[in-house]
Amino acid sequence: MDVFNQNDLFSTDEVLKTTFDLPGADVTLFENFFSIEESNKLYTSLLKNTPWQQEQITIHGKAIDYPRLTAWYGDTSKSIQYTNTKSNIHLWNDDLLFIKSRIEQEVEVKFTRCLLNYYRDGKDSVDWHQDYQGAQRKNTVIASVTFGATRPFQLKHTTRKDLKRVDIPLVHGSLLLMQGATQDNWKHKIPKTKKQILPRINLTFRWID
Ligand SMILES: O=C(O)CCC(=O)C(=O)O
Ligand SMILES: [Fe+2]
Repeated sequence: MDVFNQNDLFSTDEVLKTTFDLPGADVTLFENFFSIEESNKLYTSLLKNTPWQQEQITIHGKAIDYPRLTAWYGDTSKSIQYTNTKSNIHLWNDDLLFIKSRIEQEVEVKFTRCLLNYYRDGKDSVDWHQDYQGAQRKNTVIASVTFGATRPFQLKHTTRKDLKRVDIPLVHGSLLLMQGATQDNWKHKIPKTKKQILPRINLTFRWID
């Protein structure tokens, strides 16, 4: 079944690489990084086979659901405290190893973890944040892969108000690489939308010791 079809007259199977000229950031987008057939297959398989978890945050003593479902994968099965909830790290499965090895042909990093986010509809989102903690933010690689609905990935500089926000539509089968000091200098988010949209899965491959 064609879950997401690019019916565009000019659609192509070629990888389209765009580098963004942002001060203090190193951001590159690869559209069609995965072919439409690969992307449809991976979307369906990840949606069905991932043990999606509802994590919570406590605000004023009240537990509140995060507006998305998540799952952690990696090369170790120890548990981590990422939010309030203790998350188990699941061991890499075949889909994730396939995606990871394709990315590792593009960028010389051996990723150790992956966070999967499942945005069920337009009400699901992730608010402004930076990835990684402390000193590690100054030089990192995040490889972000999207399957499903296109959502805008927004970036804003942490201190410079003179710089415009950037809006990058992350399409089905795309790879976004954020390297160097991007996480230190820029925040990112996926805003909510009132539009009727299909689900979206995002995978962020990370290097954590
Ligand atoms: O869904 C996305 O594109 C971004 C997810 C994200 O920023 C994160 O999980 O840290
Ligand atoms: Fe993030």
